[in-house]
Amino acid sequence: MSELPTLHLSRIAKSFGSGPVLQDVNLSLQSGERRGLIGPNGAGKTTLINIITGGLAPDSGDVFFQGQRITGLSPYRRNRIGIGRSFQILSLFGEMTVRENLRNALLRHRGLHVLPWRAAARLAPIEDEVAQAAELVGLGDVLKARVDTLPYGMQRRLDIALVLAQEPALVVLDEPAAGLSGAETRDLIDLLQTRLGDRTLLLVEHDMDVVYSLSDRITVLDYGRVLAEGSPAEISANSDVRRVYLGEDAA
Ligand SMILES: Nc1ncnc2c1ncn2[C@@H]1O[C@H](COP(=O)(O)OP(=O)(O)OP(=O)(O)O)[C@@H](O)[C@H]1O
Repeated sequence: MSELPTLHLSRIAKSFGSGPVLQDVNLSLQSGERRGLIGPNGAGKTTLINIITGGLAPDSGDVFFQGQRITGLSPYRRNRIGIGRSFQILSLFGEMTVRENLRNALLRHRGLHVLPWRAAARLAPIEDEVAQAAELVGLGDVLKARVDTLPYGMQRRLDIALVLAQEPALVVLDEPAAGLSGAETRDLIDLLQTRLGDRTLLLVEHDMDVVYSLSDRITVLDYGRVLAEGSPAEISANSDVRRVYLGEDAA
């Protein structure tokens, strides 16, 4: 493990017109750590990951990645330095094939998408990488399939392949199990357990099986503040968490 945290958030605050959404949020992820981020609807989870990945600026506080202050960097720059993100809503090109989606992501990652005629000369090595990236998530047999003809679970796996193809040090996943069946969710857990390697993970997810299966530690947000942080066992035994997150009955 490197000494510097992969991700460090210092005193993040954010308000919208409706009032404060995040207040004094501190968070540190060590290299290789897999962290679950949970909390009730509206707790501020998506806002926080938008601040981490650069889609939103905090009102105050700072974001550090591998020791570098990145608070003002664009989402594109953050992606280039090693922060990969999937979205709640899939951001795939449905009318394109699996191969085209992967090729496009790899070319974009290398900054080649703006000059396709030059990129074309470099396609041969990219094709091998496209095939490997598809194999990695079990989509090697459907490279030629149009994405919108595939079952949703496969589309989700492709979405994760696009993130992994960018070789990020930090993977941020926003509700990757949303909309998946039970079997697809188990496949997703297997996929992430085997394919994340030593990458650092920040996982926002409502499905607690997914959170408990994948997280070394869990942070609980409530009304924009960190309510608790600990191992899965500590979090499931924490009475405050059970009260606010799982409902009064659970406590
Ligand atoms: N662009 C925005 N403008 C105004 N209010 C917003 C905006 N984005 C989020 N909010 C509000 O901020 C609060 C936190 O939203 P956020 O989406 O971060 O919560 P969440 O924990 O991710 O919720 P969920 O689990 O439902 O996805 C909510 O009350 C939401 O309505």
